[in-house]
Amino acid sequence: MGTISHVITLHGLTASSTRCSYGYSNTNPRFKTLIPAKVANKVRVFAELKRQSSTFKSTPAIDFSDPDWKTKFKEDFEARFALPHITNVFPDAASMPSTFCPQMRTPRTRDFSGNYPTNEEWNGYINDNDRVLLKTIYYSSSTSAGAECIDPGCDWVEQWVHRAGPREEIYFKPEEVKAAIVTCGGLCPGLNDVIRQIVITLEIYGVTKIVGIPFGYRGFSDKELTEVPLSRKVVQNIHLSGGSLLGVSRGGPGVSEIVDSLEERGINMLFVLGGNGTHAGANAIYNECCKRRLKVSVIGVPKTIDNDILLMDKTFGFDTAVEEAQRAINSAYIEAHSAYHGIGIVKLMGRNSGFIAMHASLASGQIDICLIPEIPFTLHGPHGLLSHLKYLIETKGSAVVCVAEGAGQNLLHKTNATDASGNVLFGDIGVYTQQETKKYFKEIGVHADVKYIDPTYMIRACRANTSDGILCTVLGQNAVHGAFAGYSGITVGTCNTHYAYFPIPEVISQPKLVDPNSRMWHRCLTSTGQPDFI
Ligand SMILES: Nc1ncnc2c1ncn2[C@@H]1O[C@H](COP(=O)(O)OP(=O)(O)OP(=O)(O)O)[C@@H](O)[C@H]1O
Ligand SMILES: O=P(O)(O)OC[C@H]1O[C@](O)(CO)[C@@H](O)[C@@H]1O
Ligand SMILES: [Mg+2]
Repeated sequence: MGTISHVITLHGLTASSTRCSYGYSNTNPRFKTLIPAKVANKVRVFAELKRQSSTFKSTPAIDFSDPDWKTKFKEDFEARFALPHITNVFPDAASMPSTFCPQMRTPRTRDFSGNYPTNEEWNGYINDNDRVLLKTIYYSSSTSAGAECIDPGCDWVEQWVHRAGPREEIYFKPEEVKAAIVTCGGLCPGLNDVIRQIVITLEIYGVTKIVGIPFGYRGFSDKELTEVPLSRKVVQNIHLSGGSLLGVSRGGPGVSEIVDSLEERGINMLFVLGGNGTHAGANAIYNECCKRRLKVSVIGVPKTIDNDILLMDKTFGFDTAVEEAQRAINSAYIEAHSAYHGIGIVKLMGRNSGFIAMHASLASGQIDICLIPEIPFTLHGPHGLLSHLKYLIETKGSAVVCVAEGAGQNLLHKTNATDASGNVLFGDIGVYTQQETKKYFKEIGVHADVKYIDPTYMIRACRANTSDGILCTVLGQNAVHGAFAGYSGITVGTCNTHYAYFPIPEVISQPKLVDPNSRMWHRCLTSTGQPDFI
């Protein structure tokens, strides 16, 4: 028995330590880490999930024997997180004083001659050199909970990202802007709030040509679908209902066709609301615009109730989803507790990441078993889920299970079917768990009353709650500020409660996953009291 020596994290992959009987984590052969066998298995699965989902190049190996490794790491980081700007393609692009004035509610006219503060005083703008610290904890040891160490000694290495917000100089004349908004992927609470805020902020800059592209990227190619003119008047109350004013879709035209359409329509600002697929598309659109030397700003706003976008505190819609899930969990709890030997099963969203299931379980305090994609489990056998359910029925008289849609996919028949965007279609783990539970209790001759609730689309289609409403407002505003500042191929998110811009590839290189060794997952386990089902 001993304690753990090293934790290696590159791009957030963490293997941390506990005491027990040890196995080896092989996530990084250079730093073999002693960790308990069960945990090692989870870490391996976690690492494999990350590896499989990685579509972009990760940081090259660091030579820690080089005395300058830290400087090199910082330089590499700075280069990776540098924001693409239209002056990269158009070095002579001229800037002008912003028409957005942080002290006024209307566009500042070019001949503004009031008592506007000078640069030396407060002026409410964000300086291009302002930064937000990406990692805020100083870990004194790699054995600290959640330690995200770059080197074996767990040295402090600052990692700064760019602060979002209005710049004093802008690169587009508002009267020459035609802005378009498109919402892609699945629905998510808050889409209308973001659309609304983008439109309002564009108008405050003085933009009059604003359109919505209907039904996601498909709206660029489908001749039956026409642009939706947008104005403050049109969007004033759209946040009061869920869904997207513009509609959403999966699949659709290729990048070249989308950029052809941008050219034909004269669009030079494109706001893209969607998840990792949509952002991959946005990045491809940005690259194609660079290739064709089009002065177009492409700005993403991450939309995913799954909360699976890297580097951000959370994405809009997530809070609402967790809150809305409480109603389903509470119903399952009431049903289970009111029935003789009642078992309630609730399936929540989460294709790759179990954040909704974990947070909803924690928040409710009513869940006995939480199953997420990141943690493998077995149904049958002495350590399986079913035998624990039997134990719960015998000891508590009832049980409630919360299962994320992507959990336990290894237990289901694979079809290789995909949706229109190429996402693998999952088997229904909720229905499977329900069926297996019924079968099991029948086989062992114990009465069980199993109730299954799938609130997926009820959760996704609802209106954003208050905290998401505020988040959407700030994200929408910052998206517009980023476009006027001349950035392109970027997205906006919260980082340690501050708002930041990120180059798109950095946030979609892989889905953000629940770390099986995190304090949060451990909190969830202490709340449910569930054992490891392996
Ligand atoms: N790698 C890619 N390159 C270009 N376009 C893509 C890529 N992946 C997906 N897209 C396009 O992005 C759009 C949305 O993708 P997808 O259906 O995967 O949803 P998403 O943005 O990931 O959101 P959700 O979180 O709801 O799944 C689709 O129109 C799809 O064609
Ligand atoms: O049924 P649809 O619209 O394809 O969307 C389902 C997917 O959307 C998500 O909620 C992400 O938006 C996933 O968790 C889920 O797999
Ligand atoms: Mg996706």
